[in-house]
Amino acid sequence: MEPDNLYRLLMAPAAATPDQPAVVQPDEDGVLEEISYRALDDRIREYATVLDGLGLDVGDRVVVEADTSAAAVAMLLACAKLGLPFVPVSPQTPDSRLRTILQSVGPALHVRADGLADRELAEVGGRGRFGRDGLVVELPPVRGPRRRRAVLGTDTAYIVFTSGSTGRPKGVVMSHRSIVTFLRAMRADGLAGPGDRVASTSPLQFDFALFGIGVALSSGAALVPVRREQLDSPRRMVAFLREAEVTQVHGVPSLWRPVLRHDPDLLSGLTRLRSVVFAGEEFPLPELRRLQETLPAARLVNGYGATESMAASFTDVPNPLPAGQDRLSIGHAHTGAEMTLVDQHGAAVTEPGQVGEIYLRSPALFTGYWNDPGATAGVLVLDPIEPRHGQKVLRTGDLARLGEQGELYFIGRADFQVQIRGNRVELGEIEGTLTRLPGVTAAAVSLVPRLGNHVLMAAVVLDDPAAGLDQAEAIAFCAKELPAYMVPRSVHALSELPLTENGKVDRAVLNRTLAAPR
Ligand SMILES: Nc1ncnc2c1ncn2[C@@H]1O[C@H](COS(=O)(=O)NC(=O)C[C@H](N)c2ccccc2)[C@@H](O)[C@H]1O
Repeated sequence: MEPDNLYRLLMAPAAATPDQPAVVQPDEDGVLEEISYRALDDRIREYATVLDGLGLDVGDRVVVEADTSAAAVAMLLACAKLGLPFVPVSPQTPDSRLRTILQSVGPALHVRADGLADRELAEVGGRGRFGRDGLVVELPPVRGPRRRRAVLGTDTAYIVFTSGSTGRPKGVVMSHRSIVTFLRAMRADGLAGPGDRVASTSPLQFDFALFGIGVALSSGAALVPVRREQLDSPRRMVAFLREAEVTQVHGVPSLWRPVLRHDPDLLSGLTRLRSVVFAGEEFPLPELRRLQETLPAARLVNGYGATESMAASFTDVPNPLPAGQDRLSIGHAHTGAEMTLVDQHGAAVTEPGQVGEIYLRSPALFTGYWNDPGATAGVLVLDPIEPRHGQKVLRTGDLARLGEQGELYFIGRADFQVQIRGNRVELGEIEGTLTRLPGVTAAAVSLVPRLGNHVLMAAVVLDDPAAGLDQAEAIAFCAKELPAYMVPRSVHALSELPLTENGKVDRAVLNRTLAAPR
């Protein structure tokens, strides 16, 4: 019985169905090509041979700078095959952040996909480029002693850096055993299967992209990487998804905003689209309803979870979404894991309607934060309900409400809980109210420092930008729906919400935008 290894799991279909497409992507002339499992495995072995010749040791890191593509997937899996943890970063990563990651993780090698513009970086370790014609090592890594030969299931498969709410990037260390266990659970839950064509739209340094690669290839499906430039025009995005005959699309909620606002009817052309998996933050309900209306036959799946366990639950959105429902269920944990709610006294929440912090028990948890045992201790904790076993569980920092059947309803980040005049305020609840205002398609609320105090300020995105927003009416609407201390001081219409590189609402930029004198 061979140890768990991400390469072996994802290339298993190469033995069974070698001629099936593993990756579908445009070639140099923009013509869609299908790279078979066999061809992908050949590419992996070709890269692995070059890597193996460098005398690296199990556990030596390789920073892989690329967008998702067949070559990038081959590079990640070549590293996995040799027990070299890959650190995926996207080409859009600013030099300063890449420098921080390089200094923190001290890679033996930094490889970049062919065609990327040069960067002004003082090199840390070796350097190389990879693409269709192989892996070229431009600067060999310094050879260290090879102390370990076996690649074990507990060894690190990858390290993903998340900005984290504190801003300092933390490296989430994921072992082969954890990611393989997680992907086997996805296969058991039937998220994708052979014949599926899974479109992945997130940048490679966001584990949502690794999720798409893992789910597609471990299921014998085809991965369809969607490049950024295809995403900013609704027409181009839909045309690409249609031409590639995509059956499942993975993306953050903001992926759908442009096409839902400007050209929703285009979506009816996606006749092969069977499912949409969204993750990363709450999907504003007016937009989710419109997505449901335009894709009536598609299964919409709410993927919830953190990089520290890759994900925790996948819950079908009820179709149609009941009119009165104002929070989305994040259901129950995926096969083999369990989410429990714990109140501030450390006791289990068992009463439906009560709120607690989500703790995740799972065999697929991360090993810890790279070189940061302190931060790790705050998140991988003894099970508060029964600490005597010594089992570590993931303290998610997310609050949820318990439903009648034990399903959970996401409320928000515990650190997004703000205290206003002694009252606990859920920014998400105010956002949910604002999205119920006719004409509003999305909303984000910030607590902005103002003259030595803090005031609630809101930004909304309108269905029709030309319609303009009646601020007094918006505030009056909130005053009708919310307790006084939760009513925003001001509501501003923005043409769009500022987004992070991973496509989530960028709260830091939003704060600055709202705090700027009008
Ligand atoms: N469906 C949600 N509703 C509402 N808040 C959410 C949701 N999914 C995350 N989040 C939030 O985002 C946090 C995790 O952020 S993260 O570490 O960058 N990871 C992700 O966003 C994606 C996650 N690793 C993933 C990857 C692949 C499939 C599913 C989920 C969670 O703790 C939640 O606060």
